[in-house]
Amino acid sequence: MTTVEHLLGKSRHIWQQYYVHPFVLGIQEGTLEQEKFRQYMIQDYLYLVDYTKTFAIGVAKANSIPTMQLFAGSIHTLTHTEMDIHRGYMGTLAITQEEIDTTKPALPNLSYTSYMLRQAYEGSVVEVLASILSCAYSYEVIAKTMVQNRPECVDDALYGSWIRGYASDDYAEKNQVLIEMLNDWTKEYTEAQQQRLEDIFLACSEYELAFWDMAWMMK
Ligand SMILES: Cc1ncc(CO)c(N)n1
Repeated sequence: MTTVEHLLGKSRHIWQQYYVHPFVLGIQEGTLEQEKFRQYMIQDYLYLVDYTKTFAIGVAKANSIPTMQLFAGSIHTLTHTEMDIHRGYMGTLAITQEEIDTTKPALPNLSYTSYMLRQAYEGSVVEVLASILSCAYSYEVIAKTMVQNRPECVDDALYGSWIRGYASDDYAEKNQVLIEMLNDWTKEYTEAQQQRLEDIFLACSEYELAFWDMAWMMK
């Protein structure tokens, strides 16, 4: 079993809750209140800024050029491609840069990014990958599950662009590189080292769930 298969097995009880979360189902069914999505987008934009910084610590801690390219490439994709989804919604939902700049991250958001950044600062490139993987990969699985459950969801005038972005082959390919890298780096890991990764991955998986809860509760 690979490290990532092991981590996914250990966190299955948390991930299963994503697919039936009212906010996620609201996107899938196209019934989510637009104002909730708008608030979520602003929070998620703030989230992505710190998430991107976590990759930047990966660049700083890399001990080879290919590793540096992996993290630097992710930064490029995040700021150019993934944030395009957000910039598109900023236009559609009339979110200004000023509104983003003056909005404070909600506590579950701040806690999540603070935890990731701490793992990255204190750990090695392995901890960086372990802390960003729940984020990167869960959105792929969630979006693909939406498409499986309700294929026409990709055509939704409001939520289709979000679903298509995260269910895309391009997004999946980028994730596959991260997964292979983490598996590769941890092949010889001892039980204690594996346990440490498991703690990080489970905490981030819980934080993802808390982020959906936050989005659902936001006024
Ligand atoms: C909170 C959160 N998790 C994961 C992703 C996917 O990058 C995102 N945009 N936001």
